[in-house]
Amino acid sequence: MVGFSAAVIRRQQFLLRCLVGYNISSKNLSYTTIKMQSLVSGGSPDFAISILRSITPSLDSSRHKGQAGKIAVVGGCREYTGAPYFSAISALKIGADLSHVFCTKDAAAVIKSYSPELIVHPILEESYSVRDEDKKSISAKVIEEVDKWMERFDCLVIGPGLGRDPFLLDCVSDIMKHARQSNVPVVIDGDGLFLVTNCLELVSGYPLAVLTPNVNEYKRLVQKVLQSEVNDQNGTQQLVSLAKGIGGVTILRKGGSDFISNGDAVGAVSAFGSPRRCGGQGDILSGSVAVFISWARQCSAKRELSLSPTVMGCIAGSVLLRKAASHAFESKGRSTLTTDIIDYLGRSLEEFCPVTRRDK
Ligand SMILES: NC(=O)C1=CN([C@@H]2O[C@H](COP(=O)(O)OP(=O)(O)OC[C@H]3O[C@@H](n4cnc5c(N)ncnc54)[C@H](O)[C@@H]3O)[C@@H](O)[C@H]2O)[C@@H](O)CC1
Ligand SMILES: Nc1ncnc2c1ncn2[C@@H]1O[C@H](COP(=O)(O)OP(=O)(O)OP(=O)(O)O)[C@@H](O)[C@H]1O
Ligand SMILES: [Mg+2]
Repeated sequence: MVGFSAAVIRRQQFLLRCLVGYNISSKNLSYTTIKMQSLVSGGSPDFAISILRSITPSLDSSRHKGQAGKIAVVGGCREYTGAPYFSAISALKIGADLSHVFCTKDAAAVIKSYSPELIVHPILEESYSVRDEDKKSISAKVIEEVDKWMERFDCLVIGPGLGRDPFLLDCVSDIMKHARQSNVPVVIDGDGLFLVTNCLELVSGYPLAVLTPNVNEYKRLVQKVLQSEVNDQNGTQQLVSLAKGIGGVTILRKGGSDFISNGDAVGAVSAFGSPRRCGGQGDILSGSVAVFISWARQCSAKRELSLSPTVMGCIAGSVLLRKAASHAFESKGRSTLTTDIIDYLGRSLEEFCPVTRRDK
């Protein structure tokens, strides 16, 4: 690993020397910003892959179950059972040891039937199934159930297929507050972003929060936080301002290129990908980012990292999803579906980071 890190640093130093004449869009961008932007963007996937490699643990017979990551997805309701499944199963396929789903009762049996690998907790309730006088006791029970597990999780994914029921979202707000008190990282996606956009204090100033908005979710965030419209002419600087405006959370803005910023560093992952836009690819991304954040945090406990664990987790999750999507598209073309992309997560990670490597 030491050898590898040295190689990354040498490459960073080389690229920094090449910065003379580099055309950056804003004079206000910091040193870190310049460094990351030059390294991650520009079409070459090398830097993103090197980040992924630097945080992916080796498979070592001395490790016990749980050390490679315990992830929980909070999502899944009557309408949506695919999204939490995609997110949770992707976490396992990449290498997490355990993947939990906290969802509503109607969603639980369906999600369990997709996979025996997932640990599914049918604890959330929507307004239609709860009498007003029972709401207080039910929300106390929900948080009690989640709290039993909270300390064991390395990262929570909040929102895939959660729905927008007001009572359910109140309970999820409580879960987010408890996660924050316990210093557990949170990846907020889908309807979790609907909740957070209307209640920014849930994540504002929390450095372990990651938001992964798609085009609509990003638009709503920009309108709420910056009181303006999305401006793609100055997209990088607007993303930096947005992340700063929410107190330095990390934002992964999904699109043709995935742009990532924590209000300081900013970068883009534009390699690989597929022209198919079937629903569920963002869900794969949320589960992947959660795993890589937990691995990056494990690394940061042992050595200094060049970027924050949340930023590294976003870069690694993005490049892996895009690689798997490109493989799936090569194979399935127009009929590519999210499940096809999930099937390629393992092979893509193996190509970037073979299990036989002996660098740790
Ligand atoms: N199989 C499933 O269960 C899936 C469930 N999903 C869940 O569905 C819920 C809503 O997510 P959405 O992504 O639809 O929410 P959005 O707020 O992004 O989308 C709402 C509306 O905008 C449209 N839209 C989406 N992307 C667009 C784009 N690029 N340009 C223009 N219009 C666009 C959609 O068709 C929809 O009508 C979330 O909980 C999400 O996690 C999705 O993750 C997709 C898969
Ligand atoms: N126009 C595009 N070209 C290439 N890749 C894209 C494009 N748009 C999105 N992607 C890729 O697909 C991933 C998912 O982004 P997308 O915008 O589909 O999320 P989403 O709408 O939240 O998905 P979901 O259907 O799971 O909710 C992104 O991380 C990005 O890598
Ligand atoms: Mg989504």
